[in-house]
Amino acid sequence: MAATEAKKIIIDTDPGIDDAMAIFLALRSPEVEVIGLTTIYGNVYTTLATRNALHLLEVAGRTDIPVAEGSHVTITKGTKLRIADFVHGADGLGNQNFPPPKGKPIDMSASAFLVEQANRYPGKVTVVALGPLTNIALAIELDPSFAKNIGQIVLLGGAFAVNGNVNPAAEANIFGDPDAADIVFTSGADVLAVGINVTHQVVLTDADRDKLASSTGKFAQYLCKILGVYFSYHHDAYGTKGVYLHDPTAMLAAINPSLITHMEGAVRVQTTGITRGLTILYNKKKRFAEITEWSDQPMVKVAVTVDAPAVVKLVMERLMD
Ligand SMILES: O=c1[nH]cnc2c1ncn2[C@@H]1O[C@H](CO)[C@@H](O)[C@H]1O
Repeated sequence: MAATEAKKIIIDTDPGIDDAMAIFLALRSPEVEVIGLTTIYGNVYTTLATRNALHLLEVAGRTDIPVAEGSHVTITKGTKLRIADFVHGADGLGNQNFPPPKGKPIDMSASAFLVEQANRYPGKVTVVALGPLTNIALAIELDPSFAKNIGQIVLLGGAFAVNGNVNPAAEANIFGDPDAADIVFTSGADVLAVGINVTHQVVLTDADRDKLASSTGKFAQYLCKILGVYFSYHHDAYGTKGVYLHDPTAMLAAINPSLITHMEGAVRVQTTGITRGLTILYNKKKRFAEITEWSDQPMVKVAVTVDAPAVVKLVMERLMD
């Protein structure tokens, strides 16, 4: 038994191949207790995200964990969503067409569930947000004390001082709902953003995948079935001999913060124009002559370096076990 109490986490997710890895990783990590999954659009539409979340919990034998379905539209009620099926396959899980899950989501929205859990365990729950931030922003709107009651929000999102992956300005999760992201960054909650400036340093190589495939572990076997589409996409789009471990890196940063270093500052998100989804950190080192949109905003943490070999090692060990 772990010496200290396991950290309670809720995974807000749009599964997604790297989401599947991150969810399994969390379930295999004694440092955390997964108390729920909430679903969101991004890699797939929300309805399919819910189906995939239920399916992944069935694969893991963890149907005791509740799934709460999240928003089908952006915080501004936008319905023109950008869905990354070209990264994950039409089913979000590598075009494997798994049978539908037996389970059902709970009779509560994702944002209501987030608020309920934050109130039940004030300061004790970490949300690991792996998709666009609509549900988290809705929770902040639903309950003005959510930002204070939630322990931490660790989010996979942003491209800090590097190009995005949707276009040169924007990373996919922030681009998915920039207005929601700006609400989260300026909410006053304890936020740690793990952006692609960090996750692009963490690569699972073709050789690592072969090693995973040779494992008899249930999770490794399952992941090797679905990883093909994700690898093909990376080979074509980036010319890398491996895939970026976005969601697993954010998950491990939540589990063990010493795997990353971070800066602190105020983050604002561009919500319009050609740089929609751009994330800009102001490090508060210079006092500007004018009041800016960053001036009185709360400090958040932004990951800047990562111990990539340690992250890959943990991913391999825990998924092969
Ligand atoms: O090129 C891409 N376009 C859109 N989404 C992507 C791309 N690469 C990865 N992701 C997905 O978006 C999140 C990271 O930004 C990850 O969840 C990843 O699965």
